[in-house]
Amino acid sequence: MSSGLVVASHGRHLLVESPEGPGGQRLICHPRGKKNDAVVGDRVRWSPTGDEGSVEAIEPRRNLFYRQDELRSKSFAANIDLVLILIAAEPEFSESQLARALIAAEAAGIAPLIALNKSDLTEAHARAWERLAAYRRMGYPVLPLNLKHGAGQDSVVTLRQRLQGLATLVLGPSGAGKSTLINLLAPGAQAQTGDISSALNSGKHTTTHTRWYWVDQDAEPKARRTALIDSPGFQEFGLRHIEAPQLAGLMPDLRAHASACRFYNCTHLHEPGCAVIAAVEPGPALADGRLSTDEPTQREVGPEPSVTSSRYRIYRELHAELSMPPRY
Ligand SMILES: Nc1nc2c(ncn2[C@@H]2O[C@H](COP(=O)(O)OP(=O)(O)OP(=O)(O)O)[C@@H](O)[C@H]2O)c(=O)[nH]1
Ligand SMILES: [Zn+2]
Repeated sequence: MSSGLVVASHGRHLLVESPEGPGGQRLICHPRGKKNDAVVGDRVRWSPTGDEGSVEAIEPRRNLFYRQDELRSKSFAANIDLVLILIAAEPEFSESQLARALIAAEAAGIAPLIALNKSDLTEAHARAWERLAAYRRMGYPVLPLNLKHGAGQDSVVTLRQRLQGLATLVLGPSGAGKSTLINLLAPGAQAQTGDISSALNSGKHTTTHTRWYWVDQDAEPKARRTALIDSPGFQEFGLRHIEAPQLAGLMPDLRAHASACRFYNCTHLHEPGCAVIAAVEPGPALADGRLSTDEPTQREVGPEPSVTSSRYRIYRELHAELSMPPRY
């Protein structure tokens, strides 16, 4: 049996790359048995079956990033180091989509990085940057980016350094610059896309499946350590795999207050003595915006940042969505 890395998946077809050779050998594989649960980023063991291969086993995963809606769960990728959420000054990003992606990253235990592209659109960029203030306060890294001015642009150089040696899943709404980013950082991507499409014989579906691109395969020194994973699906980001009571723990701004609630099983929706509600700003009924707590450590580091009203609205919406019985 040989070992390999799943670099693309489409339905029951997987493209598996073996480590041999300068470009790696790529081979179509099919999962053995009914279950097709290998995803891009999986290390698998396969055996030859004629011209193709059969996946016999999946190595244990470090993590699995996925989404789940009413009907099914869909994996983005396994064994990733970083989730890069690429948004832009224009088109205006949806805070709810951003929040969902961050919650999914928290749930999977994968570090996120937010990049705000199109900094050349100065005014729109400043407005969008302001909309991200709460996310910076929560401790999420946010990087301004200008992909239009090419690989030599300072922000692109900075981003490249941040991604060095990592397998990064790139997520973003349409129009934010995902293709521009991948073509810029992974110069071989075009060619790799062609290979993948012809290998999987799904030319018309090239944009609907997840693909793994080496950033450093064609660069000097040649290596296969830094990768970008392109995956569609930012628009319909189902979080049904998360239970409603877990939700606040996956939102750092709410989490910072939740331990001070009067009831240990507080839903932060209506309870008396809820420290999350007390921290929501502004809002007439919840105006004081401060926490009364006797926790000494909290007093030493000062009050935690408040919860913006839009973050709290997103929490309520998601909580309602995750509390609904499934409608299969
Ligand atoms: N002004 C400006 N435009 C940019 C920048 N980066 C990308 N664009 C433009 O934004 C548009 C969308 O970029 P794409 O890379 O096609 O975006 P995408 O996210 O792949 O979008 P889809 O193909 O719809 O998924 C293109 O016209 C790019 O030229 C930037 O830094 N500044
Ligand atoms: Zn509460």
